Amino acid sequence: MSFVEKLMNLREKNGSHLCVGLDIDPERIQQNPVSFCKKIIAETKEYVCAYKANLGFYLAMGEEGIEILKEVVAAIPPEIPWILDAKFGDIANSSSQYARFAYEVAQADAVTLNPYMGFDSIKAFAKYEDRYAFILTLTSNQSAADFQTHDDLSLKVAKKIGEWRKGYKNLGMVLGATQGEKLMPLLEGNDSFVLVPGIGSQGGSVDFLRDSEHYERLIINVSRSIIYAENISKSCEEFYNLTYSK
Ligand SMILES: O=C(O)c1cc(=O)[nH]c(=O)n1[C@@H]1O[C@H](COP(=O)(O)O)[C@@H](O)[C@H]1O
Repeated sequence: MSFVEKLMNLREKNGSHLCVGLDIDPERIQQNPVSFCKKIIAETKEYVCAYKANLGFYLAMGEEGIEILKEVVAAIPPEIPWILDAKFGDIANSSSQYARFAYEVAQADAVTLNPYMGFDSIKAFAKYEDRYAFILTLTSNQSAADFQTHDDLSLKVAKKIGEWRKGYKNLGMVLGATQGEKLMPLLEGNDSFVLVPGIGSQGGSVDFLRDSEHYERLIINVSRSIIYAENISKSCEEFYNLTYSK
């Protein structure tokens, strides 16, 4: 099943917009990262429309990191899609190797990409029609203002993704929940699905989009505020309720 089919089936079933981020920092947990993630998955799987794993946390675990990632994602029920967050983007020849890693080795349903190098850096991922690539458009961090909000750069990216989508329907955006009203024109730049991190620890909100036609497109990621919560399932249920819509 494709990323979009999995996502839409789950939406139909549980109305969820919530993506739980499996960003495991071994220094913050007492137990083995695989058992810790299995516990998170068991306690959150009824509430989510996707999971996301940020590759950095797994690479930092050293030579076992990829094996740990594979064991973690093997515990995700097959009907739930998972996003490999690595913000890839390189010359075409190298990008095709990153795409092989993401989609064939790790077997992710979706990835995050950096658009700075343009379409030939994206195309190797777009060619996998049943997967999905979320492209950084306006990120959640403070330094997003260094480049992305200058000269309407993020709006140009959103519109460019709209053009690319004429050939490849499996391209979408990443928009940071900390960016408030700045997201509105970007959402109008194309009609893709949108990964929205920045809720919880980073203090962002998508409440202002609640009643907008764009809300259905959103996949809202929460990592630290759920995985390190004292009561994981309670925290997950709270974020599910906060972001739910049917
Ligand atoms: O691409 C991302 O997922 C991403 C983009 C962005 O603009 N901001 C952002 O926080 N992220 C990722 O989303 C997750 C946010 O984690 P928490 O702040 O712990 O919820 C991390 O994996 C970040 O790397």
